[in-house]
Amino acid sequence: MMTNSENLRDIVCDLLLEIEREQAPSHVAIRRMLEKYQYLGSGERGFISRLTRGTLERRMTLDWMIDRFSSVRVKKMKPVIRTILRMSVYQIKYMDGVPESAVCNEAVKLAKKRGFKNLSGFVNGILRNMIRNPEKSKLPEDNLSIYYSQPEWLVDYWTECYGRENTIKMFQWFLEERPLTVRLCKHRLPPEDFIRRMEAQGVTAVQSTLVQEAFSLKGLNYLGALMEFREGICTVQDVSSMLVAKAAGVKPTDRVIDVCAAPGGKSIQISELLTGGGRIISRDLTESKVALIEENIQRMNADHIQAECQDALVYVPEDKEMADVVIADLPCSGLGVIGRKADIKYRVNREDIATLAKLQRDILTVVSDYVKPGGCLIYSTCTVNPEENEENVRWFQEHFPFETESLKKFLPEGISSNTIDQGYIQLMPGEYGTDGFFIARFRRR
Ligand SMILES: C[S@@+](CC[C@H](N)C(=O)[O-])C[C@H]1O[C@@H](n2cnc3c(N)ncnc32)[C@H](O)[C@@H]1O
Repeated sequence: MMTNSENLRDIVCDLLLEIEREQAPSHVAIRRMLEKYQYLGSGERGFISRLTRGTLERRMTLDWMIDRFSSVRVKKMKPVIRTILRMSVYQIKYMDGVPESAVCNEAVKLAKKRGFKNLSGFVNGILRNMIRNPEKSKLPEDNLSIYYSQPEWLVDYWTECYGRENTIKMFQWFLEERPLTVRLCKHRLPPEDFIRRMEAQGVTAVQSTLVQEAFSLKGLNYLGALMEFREGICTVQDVSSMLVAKAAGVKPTDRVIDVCAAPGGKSIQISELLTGGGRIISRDLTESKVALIEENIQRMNADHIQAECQDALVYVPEDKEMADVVIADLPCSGLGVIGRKADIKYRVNREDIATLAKLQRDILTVVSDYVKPGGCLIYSTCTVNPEENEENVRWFQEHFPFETESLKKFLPEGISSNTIDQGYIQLMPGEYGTDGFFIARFRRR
């Protein structure tokens, strides 16, 4: 059985290399790995997950520290060596209870095991030097990119859009540890019973003050081990994402089309409201994405919903003015969820924002015609920037027969913003303890 600390670091090293090669998004790679090592104890799985996420999240900061002690720049190092260094520095600087000398020894062993015996002294030298001279790796507080491990373009862009103080708040929130949020299907289990059942499994379920069916789960080891998850009594969903269904205000008889639906979180939430003969069609671009929606429909035992493969850029003439509600939760730069998906900050760049804003406009142009006169369109993204959000709202109103409609009566009372009456809201990451998110509601004239 693979349980000693050396092997745990081996697993983390593989995971980080896989993520760096962009073979899988970090959250998917970590989940797959944790599923594979289900037999490990919760402490060991926690170590793998924390070390992988942490190293990825702080990569820019870690690289800056390593560069302070290395004759070879991190970028020029062999991927295995820089991965070993990054994860070791993370343990030294950010993890309590891991003795520094043990970290060095394990790093040296790992380098040798991976065929780099000749570089094990190099690894050892950097780490031991860093331990001996902590002052030299003290972070420059005025450099937000290094201090918060965020790309320079994002520091500049957000500072320009939202000011330095708000930018710092968002970066701080991204680095905070936070519990998983789930949505409870209230018709399957009352909240009190859910809380009790979680307690019996050593998990504390804390109900959200904004959305009744949202709970954060503290002390959860492995989601797949929860019968309530496997049987679809609850599902992973952030509170911000649950607000889309609220903003849509669907009626039990509505016909709804969700044009970018995978893996189906918002669609399934809406399907639970369609109890009077309404239906929702949930679409996505590829068969594999549609399979994800179907998997969730099955797990959640959802009714009144049908998954379909359909490119949202291609007009479906039969759907012309057929829908009471169209949900356009569109592909976006994802800057609001960097706290949960750290690889976004390494993948997305400033130029992508304009490309994505254009893609969103192109999709809105096609799908807005599915809304019947008097019906409504919800446009949402999990990002934080005016180009993909507010500017697209303005553009859409100018070019299509739609008007924004106040979100006041749809959103929870606890949420306030001076744009709610104008029909849209930008949730800043952490502002309500949620991801960063954007929602706009339009009514077709
Ligand atoms: C923000 S995610 C949707 C999340 C989903 N609404 C939920 O709540 O689970 C955006 C989705 O758009 C899909 N997508 C991207 N381009 C598309 C296109 N041209 N047509 C349809 N779907 C597309 C992606 O595959 C991705 O699943």
